[in-house]
Amino acid sequence: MAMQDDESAPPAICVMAFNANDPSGAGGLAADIAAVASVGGHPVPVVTGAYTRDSAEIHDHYAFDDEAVTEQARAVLEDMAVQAIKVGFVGSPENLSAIAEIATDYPEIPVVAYMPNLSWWRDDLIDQYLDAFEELLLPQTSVLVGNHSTLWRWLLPDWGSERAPSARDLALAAADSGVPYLLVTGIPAAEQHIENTLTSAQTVLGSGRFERFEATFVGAGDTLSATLAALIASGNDLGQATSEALTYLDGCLEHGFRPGMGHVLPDRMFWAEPDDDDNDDALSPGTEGFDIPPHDTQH
Ligand SMILES: Nc1ncnc2c1ncn2[C@@H]1O[C@H](COP(=O)(O)OP(=O)(O)OP(=O)(O)O)[C@@H](O)[C@H]1O
Ligand SMILES: Cc1ncc(CO)c(N)n1
Repeated sequence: MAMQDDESAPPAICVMAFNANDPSGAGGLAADIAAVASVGGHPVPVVTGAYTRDSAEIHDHYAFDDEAVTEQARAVLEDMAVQAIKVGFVGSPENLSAIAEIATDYPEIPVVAYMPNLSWWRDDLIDQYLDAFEELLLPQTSVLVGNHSTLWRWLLPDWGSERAPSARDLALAAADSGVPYLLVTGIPAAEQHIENTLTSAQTVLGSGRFERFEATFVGAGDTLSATLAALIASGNDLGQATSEALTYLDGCLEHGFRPGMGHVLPDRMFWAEPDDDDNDDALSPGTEGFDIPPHDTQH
């Protein structure tokens, strides 16, 4: 069905992602773009910096100037109706402040904030980043997503009890900064299972239990939080969006692949792969023998 003119083209579900570029394609903006698009959204990527990393480890990160972040985001926000914002790792307190200011100017747009494990970073930079996140961005956050032990270290550093804090204990701490909902991932469960719990400070809204795969993945958290933002943007309620996002992530991990020498990446495009059976004419006859020349061919 061709579009007759600009006006007849349908609008889109626009999801803005603030994140760093990850050149390994494991996480960062590449993950956000593929995840948002996979569930039918239009990704609106705002680059906040760049990792230097591979599929095994993060070496370093360069943050963009907050002005560059603000100007990217504001240009698009003035043009398109953005239905949800995802905030990944944005690299500096200045960038967090810029994003919090933008979120304040668009109070009707839900914000999904993701806190990755930052232990690859310098301790003083971690502390400054976490403090700014808590003070500036949490008050603007609709759902905070993070791994159980990552959120524990951040939100309940002085937890004294023998037992680990529950997802609700973490939500109680986050509620002090104005966060209404938490999605706590990677909660160790019996018999090699992993639990993910969606909760407010008052009540646990839902829990999903998944078998633990043998592999160590990278990029799961970015994939999950971007998918969640997109599913919220398309009008699902939070419980429905969470359960669909977890099912999508599980499919991505089940089809995980290892492009390098490090960890396994989620296959965010697993749903688009053809069945083995109808693969026969993937290449039309006559294309054999047309090899791409190496780039150092002498002309
Ligand atoms: N080995 C695994 N087997 C099954 N599911 C997994 C595994 N690793 C991660 N997941 C899924 O991904 C979710 C998020 O992973 P995790 O809690 O490790 O987050 P993270 O440390 O923020 O993510 P990452 O560093 O991979 O981007 C888990 O709750 C679980 O549903
Ligand atoms: C989010 C986060 N990552 C890492 C650490 C420390 O390694 C911390 N305290 N918080």
